[in-house]
Amino acid sequence: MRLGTRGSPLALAQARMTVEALRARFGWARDAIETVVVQTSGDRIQDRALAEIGGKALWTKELDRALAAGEIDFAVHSMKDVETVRPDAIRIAAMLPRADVRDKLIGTESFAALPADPVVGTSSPRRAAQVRRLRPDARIILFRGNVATRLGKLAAGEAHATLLAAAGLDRLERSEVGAIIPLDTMLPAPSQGAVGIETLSGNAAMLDLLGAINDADTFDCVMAERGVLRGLGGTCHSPIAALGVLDGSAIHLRAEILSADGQETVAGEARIARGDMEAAEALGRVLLDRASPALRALFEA
Ligand SMILES: NCc1[nH]cc(CCC(=O)O)c1CC(=O)O
Repeated sequence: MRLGTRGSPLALAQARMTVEALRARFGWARDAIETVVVQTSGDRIQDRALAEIGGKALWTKELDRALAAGEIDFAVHSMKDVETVRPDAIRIAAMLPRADVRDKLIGTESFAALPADPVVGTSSPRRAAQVRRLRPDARIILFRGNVATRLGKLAAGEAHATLLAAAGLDRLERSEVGAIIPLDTMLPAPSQGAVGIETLSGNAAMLDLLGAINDADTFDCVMAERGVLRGLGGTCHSPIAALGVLDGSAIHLRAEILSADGQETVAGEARIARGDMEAAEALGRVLLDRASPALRALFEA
């Protein structure tokens, strides 16, 4: 069997986790799964923000093509990088148990400890807006590249601070880096901390195998967060945060949208039934209804 993945250290770590989950479940030998590295446009293009050059499809389209061509049997992704609307031919078949969903602040102990007019490196519109909400004097510069590249830019003095997902640092065994930002300070990106596995919708055998390692709690919460994105208009590149957490038999879903400068935030929450995509999308629409015309316009582009 062939597993397709991007070649970044984080992607490879997530591919290894997926192989180990399948091997543990089915007792397969080490060589039962071959890892095929596929370079994506997102890996190639490093000097521009993703939103400028076509968005998250840049992380998926080459792996989608490899699936369709039969070059790989399944593909592993950070769910955060998987666009909201996927082709009908491709199915999110499983998710691994979710890791820490929070962001970390790196280079300083806290936002308050930053100097006046701090320079903060990030390529995420969400993190940029959330930083500027806390520190309106911050200047945001573009930080792209893999985790090690970004830490290198920080070490080289290009910025006072940067932000990274705790999950990525943990998977790269760099857990000592940075300080956890509490959820009340910074709500994470939809799907942050979740690894997803996709295969062709028509591949019933593969869907069965992957279903056996699916973590249903993660799957339902992440799908709810993706529902919020759909309610907000699907393919937008605007600052959006969302987090679903199990609450008894239901999901407590929180979400917010922000203006680019962080000066306007519309936040909302709902308790929804697991699998109720309609309710998740409705939360996205409620946020839009409550936004100023200027903020709403960001989502209509
Ligand atoms: N956009 C890059 C990306 N995609 C997933 C992760 C981290 C792992 C995760 O959230 O599951 C990262 C790096 C980061 O945001 O720090």
